[in-house]
Amino acid sequence: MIEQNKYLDLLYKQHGSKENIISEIINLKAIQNLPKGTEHFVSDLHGEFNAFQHLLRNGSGNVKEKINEVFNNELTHDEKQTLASLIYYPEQKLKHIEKQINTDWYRQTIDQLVRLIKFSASKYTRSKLRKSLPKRFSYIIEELLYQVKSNADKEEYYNQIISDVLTLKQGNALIIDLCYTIQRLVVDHLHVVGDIYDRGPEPDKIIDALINYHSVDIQWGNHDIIWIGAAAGSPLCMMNIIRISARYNNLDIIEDTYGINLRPLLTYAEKYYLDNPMFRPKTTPETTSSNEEILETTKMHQAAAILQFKLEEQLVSRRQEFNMDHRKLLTTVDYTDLSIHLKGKKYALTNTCFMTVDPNNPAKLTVEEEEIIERLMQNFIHSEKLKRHTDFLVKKGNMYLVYNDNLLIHGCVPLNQDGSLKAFHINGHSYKGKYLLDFFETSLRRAYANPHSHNDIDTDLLWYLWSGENSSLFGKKEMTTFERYFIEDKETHVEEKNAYYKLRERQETIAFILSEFGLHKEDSHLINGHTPVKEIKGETPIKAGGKMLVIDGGFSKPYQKTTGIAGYTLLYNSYGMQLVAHKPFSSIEDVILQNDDIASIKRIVDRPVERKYVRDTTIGASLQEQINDLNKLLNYLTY
Ligand SMILES: O=P(O)(O)OC[C@H]1O[C@](O)(COP(=O)(O)O)[C@@H](O)[C@@H]1O
Ligand SMILES: [Mn+2]
Repeated sequence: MIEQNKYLDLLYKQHGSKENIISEIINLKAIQNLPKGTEHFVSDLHGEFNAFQHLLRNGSGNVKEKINEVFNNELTHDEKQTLASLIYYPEQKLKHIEKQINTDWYRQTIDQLVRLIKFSASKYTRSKLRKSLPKRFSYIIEELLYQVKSNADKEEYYNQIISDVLTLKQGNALIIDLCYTIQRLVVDHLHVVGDIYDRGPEPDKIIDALINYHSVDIQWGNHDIIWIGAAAGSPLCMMNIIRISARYNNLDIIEDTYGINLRPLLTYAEKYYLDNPMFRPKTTPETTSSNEEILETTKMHQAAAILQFKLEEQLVSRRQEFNMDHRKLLTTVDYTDLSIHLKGKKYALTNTCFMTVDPNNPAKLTVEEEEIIERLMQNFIHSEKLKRHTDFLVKKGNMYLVYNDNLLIHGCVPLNQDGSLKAFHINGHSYKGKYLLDFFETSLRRAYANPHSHNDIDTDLLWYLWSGENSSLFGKKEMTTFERYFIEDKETHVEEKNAYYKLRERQETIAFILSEFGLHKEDSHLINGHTPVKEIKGETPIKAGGKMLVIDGGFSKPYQKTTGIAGYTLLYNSYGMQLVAHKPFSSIEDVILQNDDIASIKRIVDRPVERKYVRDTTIGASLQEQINDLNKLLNYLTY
């Protein structure tokens, strides 16, 4: 009772008077009755910043939709398209049309943008809208927003405001702010369902954009984990990201973006390795380099791969509970004829680069290698920018999220063939389902808080999350990196998926998993990223009668050949869910010059019988708690 009173006293102090409490209750209740805000789901961005920033700007087609609704028959298709590209890239578009614009254009465009803001903001309270407005013109924009056209005096007053803005040569600045306000209003909250990092060239810019985004959460992907792992002091996670960055010709991210000196690794690699076709980096027109640089990367790629394999053997040996002895492939190699026995079959090894491997003790690092790893590790831990980015990932991220009756997980919930939850036995405990994911998350947070400890169980589990059989992020039996480099026979490259991936087609499996996470409602969904949906082969992202949605359509350019599209995103507004399939993004220039957009195709996932309001959402539940507390406070003050 005393505790309770203390809390109410504090709450009273916060509000200051009975009148304030009453008006706060009224305000919160009003918010509860607004339509639910629009959620935007994206996943598997894989460093493709350009395509991603375009989606943020066009709200996965939502800006266009608002334009169509407001200017239905009033504007032609081309005019709508031009207005859309102005909203997406206002600075560049204004520059492009500089010579064609005059006072009338400014008046008309400002009017159109204000109408769009009004329309897009109809779901928000005035106070929320005010907070969304850019500082420099907030007063002017508010005046424009609340104008009443019928009132002649007022109309003159507003015309005067616009005239003043134009006389002061602030037309462009105002238009730019109005455009960003529209971008900001069409999406209320963003979910990133994992894999921001690896393969593509600019993951750091994606993180910076997310840091500046108004409302976002992240569900970690397996690729994000190895970056978090590197910052958390795992040499093995670090070697994996160096190897993958070399493989995709992106070592610049490590060196230039994060300021980590790779010179010692290069000097070492130059000493032992030659050209090797299997280790030449994959290049795209954007990531191509000189022949000399390609050769350097090829050598570092081999060095990183071999160091990774050695470190893996050491980890697997010290973590018997991971049950991964079969992954000690350097030890399995027959060095007399360069072959390997796997699953009862003998395979010849090609493109090998075992120069620093001692056949009698293959996992042993040379003194030189130990020094290099130690130096690199210190550089990773002390990269200020990397820490800023991984801090953000750890702060905003989780293993999974339950939000507005949906469950968001990057990879899977490991299952047995019969559909039951697959258990991971460790430290005398057995974890499965929700508890397994909670266990992984707790351990990740502990490892991240202790970057100077390099081979404790929490740090080793970070690598397990990347490639362990029971990892909810990996979702496969084993990662066949070694086989893909050194064995030609493709049957050894197959990475068998967890039973989850077949079973998730079935409605009862999804209902079972949702209930494991406390979701029992009719309109709950499970949302995954991680596995590219191969539209080309007729695969569909909507499964289990619409309960299961897979939104990895492959933003990753190197994967677009296999998917046939450039990614899915999901929109969830008060009227239901829509899945959006995107075509590849060409360039910002094309949007500005030709008003070209990522053409997208929308599919309705479902439409609930009743429109959803804030009171039906996760935020609504916490607002209700606040209302209840304030009501308690009123009672307490009265008696
Ligand atoms: O072809 P790459 O880029 O070397 O990567 C292949 C590896 O990436 C993985 O698919 C994991 O990455 P994703 O999460 O993007 O699928 C592994 O299963 C596989 O071994
Ligand atoms: Mn993934």
